[in-house]
Amino acid sequence: MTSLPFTLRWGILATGGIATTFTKDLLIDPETRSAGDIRHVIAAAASSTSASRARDFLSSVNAPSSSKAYGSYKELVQDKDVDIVYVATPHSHHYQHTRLALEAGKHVLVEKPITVNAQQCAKLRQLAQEKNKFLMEAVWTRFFPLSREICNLIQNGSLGNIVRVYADFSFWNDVPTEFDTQHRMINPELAGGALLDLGIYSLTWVFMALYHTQQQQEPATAVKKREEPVVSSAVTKYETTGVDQTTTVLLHFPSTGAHGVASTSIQVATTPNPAHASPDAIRIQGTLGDLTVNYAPRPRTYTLIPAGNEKRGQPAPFAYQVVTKHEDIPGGGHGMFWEADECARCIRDGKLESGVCGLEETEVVMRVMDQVRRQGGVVYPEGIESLEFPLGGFGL
Ligand SMILES: NC(=O)C1=CN([C@@H]2O[C@H](COP(=O)(O)OP(=O)(O)OC[C@H]3O[C@@H](n4cnc5c(N)ncnc54)[C@H](OP(=O)(O)O)[C@@H]3O)[C@@H](O)[C@H]2O)C=CC1
Ligand SMILES: O=C1OC[C@@H](O)[C@H](O)[C@H]1O
Repeated sequence: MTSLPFTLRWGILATGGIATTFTKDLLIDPETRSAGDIRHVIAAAASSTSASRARDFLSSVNAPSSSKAYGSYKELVQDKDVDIVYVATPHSHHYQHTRLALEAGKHVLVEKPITVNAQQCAKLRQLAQEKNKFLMEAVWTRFFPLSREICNLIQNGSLGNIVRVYADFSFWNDVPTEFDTQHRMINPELAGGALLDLGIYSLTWVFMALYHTQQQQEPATAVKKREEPVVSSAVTKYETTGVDQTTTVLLHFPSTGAHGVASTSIQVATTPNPAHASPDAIRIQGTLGDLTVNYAPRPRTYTLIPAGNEKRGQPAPFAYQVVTKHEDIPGGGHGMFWEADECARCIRDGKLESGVCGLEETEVVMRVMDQVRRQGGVVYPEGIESLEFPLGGFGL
């Protein structure tokens, strides 16, 4: 007997760019990606501006007519037909809006970065536990099948010991003409800057290769804590607003000696000209070979080059062949549905955290970004760093 798919009912909090992309992905039939065990429903969307804006948003993504439109976030989180809230506001607002949803008894998927700083992340983690609700940061990259496969290759030793990882996600060439000072990318009031918006993807790759994949179990004994990196960094600020414009982070894992270099910029781009191929953005170097990945947030292709030095140990399973693998995104989607499927499965199975994107690791990444901001002197207004709740000015 086949069981019915588990249905997860979503409330979309905010109606901007990524809310649109994510909601469109939710509406793609999960069968197109062989995920027949779960189903997503758009129960409602809310705009802090007006109910008509929420209604326009729902029409623009072709949501069913049964989806409700609200003119405030408070109404959304009170809706009994909503199981999980997707928080898609600017960085500065994640703590307040996630708390709003958790306090109302909803599960939450919140856009990256989960919060402005690590102490806010820790507080949300504690609250989710207390409320017995699922909480995850929407680092969609981690759920791409290619990312899962790469983590498996690392974990099963195919690359040998990982010695070094380079990862870049840099985006824009001409900030002053593209963004006015109010834009969320460069506005300190919205916790703008390259690091929190783009650098988090570079850090994600360093973490997937050097932290997530660390052996967590001591043989036959208790769980071993994973080793946090020692962090040093260089930051160049964007003159007009004081957020970080170009940031490079060096992560050193003392027990293995492995290094990660995570870079980001809104002044130069990883792919400066789409008309010309750029080198792969990620390079994971192991004692048995190198694996490169084309693009940080949305990995589509990896290339595995076995080390040529046979003295280094047994050849990896790929038997000294260069392997290139490309995977298209099914169903005409953007690739955000895989993280949504993870939410559905975790909630169905009564899990409060994902094993792929768990809150312990999320908090360590936040601690790294805190350190980088401290080292570079990137300061945000006090209110958005605060643990106080509720605070005025967040549409609450
Ligand atoms: N995973 C990914 O690939 C991506 C993730 N993101 C993340 O998503 C989040 C939102 O980014 P994005 O959608 O590009 O941003 P937008 O500016 O396009 O949308 C943000 C939305 O938040 C709401 N909002 C509430 N308060 C404010 C405020 N004070 N200022 C501005 N907006 C406000 C608005 O919706 P309303 O008026 O309806 O309330 C607005 O439309 C960020 O955390 C970002 O890092 C962004 C792009 C890609
Ligand atoms: O998450 C993101 O990835 C893609 C970028 O375009 C966007 O600015 C960023 O928020």
